[in-house]
Formats: sequence, structure tokens, C-alpha cells
Amino acid sequence: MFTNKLLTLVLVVQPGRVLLGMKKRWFGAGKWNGFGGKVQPGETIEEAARRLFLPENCRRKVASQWMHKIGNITFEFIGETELLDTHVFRADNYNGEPTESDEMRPQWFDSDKIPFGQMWVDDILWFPLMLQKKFFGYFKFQGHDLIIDHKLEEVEKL
Ligand SMILES: CNc1cc(N2CCOCC2)nc(N)n1
Repeated sequence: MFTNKLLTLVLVVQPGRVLLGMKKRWFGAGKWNGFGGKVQPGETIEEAARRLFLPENCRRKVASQWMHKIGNITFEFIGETELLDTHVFRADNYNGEPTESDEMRPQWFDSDKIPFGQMWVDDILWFPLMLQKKFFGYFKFQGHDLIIDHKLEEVEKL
């Protein structure tokens, strides 16, 4: 009874700082988040993560192992039959200058000043795991601001 929508989320975590983007429209607008979106038919999850994070002009310059998978979070919203199957990557070697798009306004944040008050309420729960290991998460939302159930576990292998 549930359908699965494949999504990507890329975070750049460097010593002392994390790159986030302010989502300017559509789902999650007004929140800081990693960079990502929908996986298109015919592309792998990794290809989608690269396409959605790297601008066209620097995609070919960047080797594929440049980002690595660190998490998989499934989001369920009560009353909706589509699960958001979100694949989370870290791209720590990113050394570009992030540019604003019509989707996202990028900004670097000190690791100890992540704006969790302006992010999805699940982020404060899994961000700490992201810094250490790999993780599986499941969050059941009532609306967009209330988590009524969740599971979160660190794993050695995804
Ligand atoms: C519901 N809580 C969410 C959703 C989300 N998304 C970004 C990727 O695409 C699917 C939605 N990202 C975070 N951090 N938390």
C-alpha cells in the first residue's frame, strides 16, 4: 500500500564546518538542508546525487568515489502512501565555491552552530550519527513538524 520514492541528500562535512542550503521553493522550502532531490528513471542513486549536487560544469572533473554513502532514511507522512526513501551521502572533499541556484542558497555553518531550529526536526537526531558512522533511520511524521515515531540505528555497512 506504500510506494517508494527514491531521493538523495548530499552533505559536505569538513573540519569545523558543514555546507547547507536554504531551500527556496517546493518541498521543505524555508529550511536549511543538504542538497538533493529525486532520482530519475534510468539513473543510479549515486548518479542522481552527483547530478543534483554538482553543477554541470564540474561534474566530469570529479571522480565517482568523491562522495560516499553514509545513511538511508525513510520518511513516512501520516495519510500519505508515498514513502520518501532518502539516500544520504557525504562529499567532504568538495572544494568548490557553492553558488546559489533557483532551488538553494548555500551557506557554510560552524559545526557547533548548525541551525537545527530552521531545519527538518529529524536532522538534530541523525546529524550526530552522520559525523561518526553509517546509519539507518525511519521517521513517521504527523504533518511537517511532529515526529510521532522513529527508529535510528548505527550500522557498519549500508
Ligand atoms: C521529513 N524530514 C526530512 C526530509 C528531507 N528531505 C530531503 C531529501 O528529499 C526528501 C525530503 N530531508 C531532511 N533532512 N529531513
